[in-house]
Amino acid sequence: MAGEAPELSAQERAGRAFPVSWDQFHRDCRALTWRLNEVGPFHAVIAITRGGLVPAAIVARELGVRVIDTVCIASYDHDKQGELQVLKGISEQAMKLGGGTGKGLLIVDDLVDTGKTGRLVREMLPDAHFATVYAKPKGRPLVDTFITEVSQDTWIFFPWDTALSYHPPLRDGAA
Ligand SMILES: O=P(O)(O)OC[C@H]1O[C@H](OP(=O)(O)OP(=O)(O)O)[C@H](O)[C@@H]1O
Ligand SMILES: Nc1nc2[nH]cnc2c(=O)[nH]1
Ligand SMILES: [Mg+2]
Repeated sequence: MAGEAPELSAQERAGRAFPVSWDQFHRDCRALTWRLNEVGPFHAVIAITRGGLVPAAIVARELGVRVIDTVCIASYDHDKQGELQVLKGISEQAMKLGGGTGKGLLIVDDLVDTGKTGRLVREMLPDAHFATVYAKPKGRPLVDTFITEVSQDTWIFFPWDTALSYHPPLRDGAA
């Protein structure tokens, strides 16, 4: 409708940008693994797709875990969060490894923001260990182990979502 302010996306509301390079992400995943190594061993890693796939691969490699399962959840359409949809649940085999409650399983995601995604997976596996690379304050209480906290008004840009591009000089008005 005319005169109505357009709805801001989560990214626009965030205001601050936190771009992460592949190098930085790899280092942060390794740092996460150092912490997880003291908590394990784990029977399997459960990646929350899609963002959890990359850290799950790195963490599983470092921990020597070869059983990796996915729980496929869609919520953000680029940067607007809608209803959570479980597109694929945890496999029966992984459930069995976790004794039905997730004991000895490691859930991995790239980040927690509002915590909605993490909460849903925790409900599926209440006794699993939940690790993320980054955490925002609202989601932080849900996570057992994470590496870097960023403010709630920060939007994290991952290397798989971004590309190098020209940036105009500051004197020409670049932010
Ligand atoms: O704590 P929340 O507010 O629920 O947000 C965190 C979730 O949002 C992102 O996933 P997204 O839904 O964008 O899907 P993707 O992993 O496929 O990119 C991120 O990878 C987390 O899974
Ligand atoms: N890429 C990205 N996805 C998100 N989903 C929820 N919060 C974020 C964020 O800060 N960055
Ligand atoms: Mg995700």
